[in-house]
Amino acid sequence: MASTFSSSSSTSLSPTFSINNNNNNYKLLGSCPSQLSFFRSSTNRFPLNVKLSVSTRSRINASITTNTKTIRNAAVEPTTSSTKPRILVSEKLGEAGLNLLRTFGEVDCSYDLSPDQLCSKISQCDALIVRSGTKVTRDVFESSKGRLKVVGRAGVGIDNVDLQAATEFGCLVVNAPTANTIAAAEHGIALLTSMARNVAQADASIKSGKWQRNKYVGVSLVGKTLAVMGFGKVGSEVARRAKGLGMTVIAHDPYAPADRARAAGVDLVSFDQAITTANFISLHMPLTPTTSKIFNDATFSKMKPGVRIINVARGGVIDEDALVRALDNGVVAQAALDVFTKEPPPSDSRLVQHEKVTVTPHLGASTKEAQEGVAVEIAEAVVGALSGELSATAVNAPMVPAEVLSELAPYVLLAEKLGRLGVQLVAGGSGINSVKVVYRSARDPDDLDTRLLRAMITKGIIEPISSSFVNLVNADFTAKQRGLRISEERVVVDSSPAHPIESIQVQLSNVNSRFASGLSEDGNISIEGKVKYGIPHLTQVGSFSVDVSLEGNVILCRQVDQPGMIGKVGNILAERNVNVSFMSVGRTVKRTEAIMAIGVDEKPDKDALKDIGEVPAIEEFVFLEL
Ligand SMILES: NC(=O)c1ccc[n+]([C@@H]2O[C@H](COP(=O)([O-])OP(=O)(O)OC[C@H]3O[C@@H](n4cnc5c(N)ncnc54)[C@H](O)[C@@H]3O)[C@@H](O)[C@H]2O)c1
Ligand SMILES: O=C(O)[C@H](O)COP(=O)(O)O
Repeated sequence: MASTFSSSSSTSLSPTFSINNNNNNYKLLGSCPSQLSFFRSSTNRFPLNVKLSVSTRSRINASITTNTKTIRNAAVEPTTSSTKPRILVSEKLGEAGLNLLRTFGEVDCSYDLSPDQLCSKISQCDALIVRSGTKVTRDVFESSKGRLKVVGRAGVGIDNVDLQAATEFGCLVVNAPTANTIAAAEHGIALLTSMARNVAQADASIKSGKWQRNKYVGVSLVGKTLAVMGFGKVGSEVARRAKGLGMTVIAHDPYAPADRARAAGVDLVSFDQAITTANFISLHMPLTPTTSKIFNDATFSKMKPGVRIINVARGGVIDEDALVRALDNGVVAQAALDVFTKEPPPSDSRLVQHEKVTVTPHLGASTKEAQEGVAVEIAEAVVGALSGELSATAVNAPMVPAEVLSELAPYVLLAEKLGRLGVQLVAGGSGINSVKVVYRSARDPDDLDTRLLRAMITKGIIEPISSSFVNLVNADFTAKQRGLRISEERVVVDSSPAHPIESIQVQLSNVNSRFASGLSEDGNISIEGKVKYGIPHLTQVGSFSVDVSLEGNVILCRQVDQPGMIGKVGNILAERNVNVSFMSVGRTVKRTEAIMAIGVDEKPDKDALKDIGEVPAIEEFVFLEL
């Protein structure tokens, strides 16, 4: 009997199985063995190259070459076709970055696209590179029709990219988080000092023919307290420079380590402490739902009268109308702003026109040095991602360190295969909603990053029964969306910690099985596997121990434990020219019943499967495609 699967319209996964052999559907859904290539070194017990991959529907997974520097990651299908990938650059990017992109793909620099123009171009593009001026909305991902694999943000803030939509569409988002840090910090200091000395206002005044020395008397910085709100990359650089100006620096950042601040001579304080004690407040936090309009009427009213505010982070962290009121009533003496809620701001904006306000048009990252740096940083990230490599600056996928990825490579294969096997054991009509994964390992639980494995188990379970493709970017989302809860348990075992994992067990709860022997004593479908000599093996089915390499396809039979069974099934397969790659028999009690696990290179035809089912001592059997 062969299996076909169909996806369920309910929120949980409901595989259905047909009993005929005409399962083109199943093949279409991506279980073909050619998805997997696995090369074994003759001199090494572990694989030198693992290439997991690439059906038409499921974009990558992992491609790892442990004896070279290439470490690829489970996020983006490497571009394999002879046509070069197409990269749309929608905002001005430094020449060095463009040159790097041109060596890899076809680069289309189309600036100032309207949202409609962007949506119509995007279905022709594999990657999109933006700065802060392009809104990468859900419409963009929808319009890409699955072709867009990477969005590269040439800069830090990704608030102009709909990350949720990117994740749902399995599109990796990478940014360039470091190259403009110093430029932004320098601009913050430029705004701080020029605001304190009215440089911009005095410049405008003198150019209009006036000489107003008394009007533009400033304030000194030395000895004043600066509150840095957000002690990240930019904030800490601003703090360092402000200390050099003789200021006392405090900072508020709920997530920054206190010892890092202390080492910089900065006290981390609460939000209220920061805003009530500071003479100057400099904003360096990201725009998030929590920080949106965090500076509002209520918070301005708590500030020290005469406070001065600098914002080179994001306009949206300030309620701009409230700031105008605070400037008008004198609580805020001055503001210097590089960023605005809406960019560019309306020309009649009261805030921009306010005489106590100094403004620049989002220039924080705009130095020649920063723009060249950002361009190269994002070009490298995008090219790497399009090549399927690990993304060190992935924003919507876990960053798995290269050494962890390399070590987990064979377990990644095992994880997907166990997921794929497990779901094929589920009887039609059962909704899968609860999966438990048990990792046995000699490693300390904190020393085992299983996100990649969990993603691959999810992929193995979901892909055969749905039209979704699952990768590291969208695995958790896809599981949640389908009502599939995956819990993980680590069991510390007494073996060599040199191997990250002893075994992986996948349990599917509250489902019926089409192979009763796949159920463990507690009624869950339970399968377990190990990596042996670099190759994934199935080692446990229900309560039966087996040992079959997970290459090709597998037939599982439960039969009366009596002589001649291997021969009978072997003959049926041999008559149809089906090559047996591996065979293992496991039993619980001698001469009662046993499980036979047979690895086969080819898929047996309908008649062969029927003949196996008719062998009198065979009580049940199932053919599983890997
Ligand atoms: N004007 C520009 O051209 C320009 C240039 C670079 C960066 N930026 C912006 O500056 C900001 C900081 O960039 P970065 O590179 O330092 O980022 P970062 O991630 O290194 O630092 C941000 C810090 O803010 C902290 N934070 C998060 N929520 C907070 C909260 N509620 N209160 C206080 N702190 C909070 C984080 O813990 C983190 O330490 C971002 O918004 C970025 O987009 C603007
Ligand atoms: O978040 C950033 O990196 C800065 O705001 C820079 O934005 P830009 O690339 O549009 O100058």
